[in-house]
Amino acid sequence: MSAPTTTGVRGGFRLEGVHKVYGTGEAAVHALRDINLEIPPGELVAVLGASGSGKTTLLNVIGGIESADSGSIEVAGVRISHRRPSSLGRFRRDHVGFVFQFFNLIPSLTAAENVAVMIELTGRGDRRDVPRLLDAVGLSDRAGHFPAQLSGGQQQRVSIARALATDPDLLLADEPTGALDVATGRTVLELLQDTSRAGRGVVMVTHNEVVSTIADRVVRTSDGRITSVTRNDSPADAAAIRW
Ligand SMILES: Nc1ncnc2c1ncn2[C@@H]1O[C@H](COP(=O)(O)OP(=O)(O)OP(=O)(O)O)[C@@H](O)[C@H]1O
Repeated sequence: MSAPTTTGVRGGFRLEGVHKVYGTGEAAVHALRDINLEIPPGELVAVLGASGSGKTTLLNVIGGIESADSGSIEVAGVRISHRRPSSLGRFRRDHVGFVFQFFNLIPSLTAAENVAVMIELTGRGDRRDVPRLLDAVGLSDRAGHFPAQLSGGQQQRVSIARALATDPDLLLADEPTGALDVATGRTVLELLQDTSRAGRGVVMVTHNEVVSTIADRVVRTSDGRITSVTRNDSPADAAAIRW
C-alpha cells in the first residue's frame, strides 16, 4: 500500500507569535499562546499533548479553518494570517487536505463517490483518478461500498483518499487513529508516513506517545503553549509500532 507519488517536496509552514482566544472576559480561554513554529516541507509532524492543550486549535489555524487573533502564519508559501476563515476557502482548496477522527464521510455516497465529490466541489483533481486514489489506500475492491458497509479503518482510508484527491501540499489529520484499534490504526499511520515520504507535509494530532514515534518532528503542547519541538532523526516505521 502506498500513497500517490508527487513531484517536489511541499507543505512547509511557519507560525510566529500566534495567539488564539475563545470567548471574552472571565470566560476567555487562551487556546494558543505565543506559538512560534517553523516546519520545513515534506515532514511528518506529530502534535502531542493532553486534552485541552490546544492541539486541534493549532491544526485548525494552520489549515485556515480558524483564524488566529494575532501573529503571522504562512503555509505552503501563502500568508494566511489576518484573513477571516470565510476568505480562506480558496487557500484550503488549493493547499490543504483534512482527515478527522470520525472520518466524516457522506453516508449516502459510496467510497468512490465520497472521493469524487471532493474533486467536484473543489474543482481540483480529476475524477478519472478516483480508482487510483482508492487503490493507493488499498480499497480498490470496496469502491462501490457505502461507509456503513466499511470497517472504521477502511472508512479512514477512504477519507485519506478523499483528502489526497485535491493533491494538497499539506495533509492535516486530527486524531486519525483515535477511533481505531491498533491493527487498523497502523495501516492509517502507514499511509500518513508514505504521504510525507512522497514529499507532502503531514501534521497529525495525537494523544499517543507511541504514535508520535513515527514522526520526523514531535511538537508538544501544554496549556496553549508549545513546550518542546524535537527532531527525530530515525522515526519508527509505522508498520512496526505497537501501542
Ligand atoms: N469553540 C470554542 N469555544 C470555546 N473554547 C474552545 C473552543 N474550542 C476549543 N476551546 C478551548 O480551547 C482549549 C484548546 O482546545 P483544543 O480543542 O485545541 O485542545 P486539544 O488539545 O485538541 O484537546 P483534545 O485532545 O481534548 O481534543 C480548550 O480549553 C478548549 O476547551
